Amino acid sequence: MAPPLIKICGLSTPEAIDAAVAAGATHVGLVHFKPSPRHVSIGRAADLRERVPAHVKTVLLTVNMEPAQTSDIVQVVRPDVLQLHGQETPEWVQLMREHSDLEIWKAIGVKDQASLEQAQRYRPFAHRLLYDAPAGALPGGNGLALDWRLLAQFRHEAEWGLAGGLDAGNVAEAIRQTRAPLVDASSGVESARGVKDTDKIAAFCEAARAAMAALPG
Ligand SMILES: O=C(O)c1ccccc1N[C@@H]1O[C@H](COP(=O)(O)O)[C@@H](O)[C@H]1O
Repeated sequence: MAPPLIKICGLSTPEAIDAAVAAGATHVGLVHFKPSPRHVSIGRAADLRERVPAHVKTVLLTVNMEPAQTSDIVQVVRPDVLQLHGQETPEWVQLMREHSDLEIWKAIGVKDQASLEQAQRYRPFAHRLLYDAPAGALPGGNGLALDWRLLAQFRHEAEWGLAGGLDAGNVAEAIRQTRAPLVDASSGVESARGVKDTDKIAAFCEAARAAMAALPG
């Protein structure tokens, strides 16, 4: 079975990066979106990225950013993965794919079966579909879970991951129900909005690894 993939997102301090790396996260996420309490400037994102060891992938999250501007930021931050977390169209994702070597993830707000099916339009262009709850006050990072039963019933033909309201207390059940190959947490590993908690990060990673290891077959 493939090794479990665990992303801790919305990291904005060196201490939080170190905590995620020490806990065994495979991916760390930096949010560049001004309305977010986890927003980091381009300069700060570049500094934080420098701190990430080579065996951990850096994910840069943007929302509805123009392709040209995105390319400029990518050149400075040099992430491994670009996570598009807005209403970017399949054509937009295709453009990014054609003009960069980056791994591209498209976040999808899953409301019902139809939204899951619609999301498959991104399959030829995105390397991974990241299923999240539908947008709330922010496009993501609201600590809201989607209906996991939708993913459990779905026949996945793309690489994918599960985000939305995950924490150390519910990630095992989320993995048991959905068999998600990648789990992603932000709000659920915070002590206050935008403030990451070292113990919660460690507990989340531990619970996710144990649940993935316990999956049958
Ligand atoms: O974290 C944010 O502030 C954010 C802002 C805009 C788009 C996405 C954002 N976060 C991402 O949303 C998912 C789910 O987060 P949560 O665990 O429910 O808080 C995750 O990928 C976050 O990084």
